[in-house]
Amino acid sequence: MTPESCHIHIGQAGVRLGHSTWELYSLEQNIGSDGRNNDANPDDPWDLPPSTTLFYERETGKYVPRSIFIDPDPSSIDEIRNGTFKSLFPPEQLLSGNESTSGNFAHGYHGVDKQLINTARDQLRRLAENCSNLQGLFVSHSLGGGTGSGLGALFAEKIAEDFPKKSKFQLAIYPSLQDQDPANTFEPYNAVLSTHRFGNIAK
Ligand SMILES: Nc1nc2c(ncn2[C@@H]2O[C@H](COP(=O)(O)OP(=O)(O)OP(=O)(O)O)[C@@H](O)[C@H]2O)c(=O)[nH]1
Repeated sequence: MTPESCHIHIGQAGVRLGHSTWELYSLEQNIGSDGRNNDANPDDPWDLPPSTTLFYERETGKYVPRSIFIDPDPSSIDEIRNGTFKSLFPPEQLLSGNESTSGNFAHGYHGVDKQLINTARDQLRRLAENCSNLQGLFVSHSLGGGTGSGLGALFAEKIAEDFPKKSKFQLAIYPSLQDQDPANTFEPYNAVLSTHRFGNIAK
């Protein structure tokens, strides 16, 4: 049985990282921006179909990423919705709201619309149920932004509850001293508070 993995991208940095990563995965697997396998040649024994580790195949023959994108602020997900790969991702896997976490861990952790979080959990559960041999979950997010640090930590706790026996991999972007955003002086605090939360669920 092919092992599968699900990917969760949270906040602007997480979503952008995910967007670029899925572009590369698609290229590697010969999947076009419309989700179709470009080189499918049934007569060529070496022309293997795309791996189902990262993508699942719909009855229509379209390959869909095993991923969800979450950001309460819609701008980064709108870049995907309006970008070249807009047809690759089903709309239900692109989850955005209409609020900002103001660059603040507390807002990202406590203040994000519960409906958005519950929808994301349901969607992730659906993706997991679609797997026959789920091996693990990858979460990408920044530790400096309010969403990445706060919602990232909260969602990781929810994942730990929902998938206690699965491996979890965190792809976290730490704030950089060289490239600090002068508009967000909370970044180092967000990173410390978020790292503390992750410490509680790491095993
Ligand atoms: N590597 C990388 N880092 C990014 C990118 N966008 C933002 N960052 C970093 O992420 C941190 C800010 O977090 P964001 O992800 O932009 O913010 P957020 O998590 O959406 O939360 P908000 O504060 O609500 O915007 C800063 O340390 C940025 O340097 C990106 O495209 N690539």
